[in-house]
Order: sequence, then structure tokens, then C-alpha cells
Amino acid sequence: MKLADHGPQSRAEFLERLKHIGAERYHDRHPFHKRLHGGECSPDEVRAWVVNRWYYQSRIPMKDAAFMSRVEDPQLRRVWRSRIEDHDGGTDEGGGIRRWLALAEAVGLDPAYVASGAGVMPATRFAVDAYVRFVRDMPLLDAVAASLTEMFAPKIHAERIEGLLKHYDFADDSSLSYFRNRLNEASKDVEFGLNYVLDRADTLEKQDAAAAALTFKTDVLWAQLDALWHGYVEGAIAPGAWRPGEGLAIRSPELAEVP
Ligand SMILES: O=C(O)c1cc(C(=O)O)c2c(n1)C(=O)C(=O)c1cc(C(=O)O)[nH]c1-2
Repeated sequence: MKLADHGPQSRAEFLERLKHIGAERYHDRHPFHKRLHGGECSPDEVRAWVVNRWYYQSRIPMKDAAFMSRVEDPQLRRVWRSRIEDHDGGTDEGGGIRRWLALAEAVGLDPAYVASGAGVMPATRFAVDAYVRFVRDMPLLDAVAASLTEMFAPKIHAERIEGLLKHYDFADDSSLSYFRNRLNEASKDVEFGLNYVLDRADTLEKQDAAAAALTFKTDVLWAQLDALWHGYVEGAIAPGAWRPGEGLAIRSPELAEVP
């Protein structure tokens, strides 16, 4: 027997449902972030986070390019391409990924080593690659919905700026510029992405798919922190992953000891 057809949730109910996913599952609740923002991470735990999170940063503009390659509507491409510009920037000045490497340098790592991706943990790679594939292969609505974890990012970026400035000597305006820039960039992306999803998820089936996409993305973020905890707090570093002492900046050895 066919189940009774249910209509879509109202816009307000659906928005609440998406926010609830963030409240329950976003990675601001992960113990690694509490440790990082509370000043309890050792210098090497901070470096491990910077090395691994680099992989996420480096793949974000690639996933946005994968998204755009599938978009037939020029207006949607015009809006979306600013995401790539935010991360890659211009040929001379660079953008977010270069600002991430400034953070890498500030914590005593050689930016060239970080950018090579050599020390990234296998679990980080699997999680991030799964996100890029999801965006490449799934319906556009699901792909946009997956980016909506950014709704919850400004809060964690503000907490991070405050926590790092308070607890770690390496933190200053220049090393944290990545996060300051994201505060503005993310709000413009979210405004567009959220309206796109609320407008187009006009059946319960599409709303379910969008909610599942957002849930999947919270898993992508959470899994990366689980791996960091296992590798660097519990000390079970995966074969081939960064080990303390590797990839340090040669030209500023005094930074090797910064907290
Ligand atoms: O520091 C964070 O917690 C965090 C989370 C997320 C996110 O929620 O996916 C992003 C970012 N930062 C970020 O900086 C960023 O550029 C970004 C792009 C995207 C995306 O899915 O397109 N998420 C995020």
C-alpha cells in the first residue's frame, strides 16, 4: 500500500529543521575545537590541525569549480564564482588559501611543506574527497545544501579568533586574517545559498534530500576532527601522516617552540 503523500514543510519549518541539524551536529561541539579554542592544544596539536585543515581549504575552490562545471544558468555561475575568488584570489595577491599558509608559517611550519599536502592524514583525505565527489555527482540542490554548514561557521570563526588570541602567542591580526575575512565572505555565501535551497526544495522529497546533504556535510567536518583527536591527542598517528618535527620552517627556527 502506498503511504499517504505528505506535502512539503513550510519555509519556516524547513529552515528550523536545517538549523536544528547544525545545533546538534556542527563541529563547534567537537572536543578538539573546545581544546583548540580553550588554549589546551599543544603546539604540535595546533600544527597537526593546520596541516590537515589545509587539505580542506585546498579542496574548497576545487569543489566549487566542480559545482560550476555543471551549472547551465550563467546567473548562478556569476554568483558562485566569487567563492573561488575568495579562496584563490588574484594571481599576485592570492586569497584564502594563501592566508591559510600565513597561519601555517606563524605556527612554525614551512608553508611549502603544508601546501604539498604531504602530511595529511588518510582520514582527512577520505572525508574531504567525499565532499568534493558529493558536490560533483549529486543534484545541484543537494550540493548547495551541503555548503550550508557555512550558516554555522561565523560563530565558530568568532570563537576561534577570540580563543586563539587569548591563548596562543602566534595569534595576531596577520596570522588570523583567514578567519576575519571569512566572517564577511561566509555571510554573503550563506544568504544566497540558503535562499536557493529554501526556494527550490518545494517538495518533501527535496527537503529530505537537502537535509540529508547538510547532515552528510556535518559528518565530513566531524570526521576530520575525530581523526585529529585519534592521531595527535591520543597519539595514534597514521602511517605517512605528519609527525612532530617534520615540515618546520627552516628560515625561522625560533618559531618551532611557539605554543
Ligand atoms: O572553520 C570552520 O569551522 C569552517 C567550516 C566550514 C564549513 O562549515 O563547511 C567552512 C569554513 N570554515 C571555511 O572557512 C570555508 O571557506 C568554507 C567553505 C565551505 C563550503 O562548504 O563551501 N565551508 C567552509
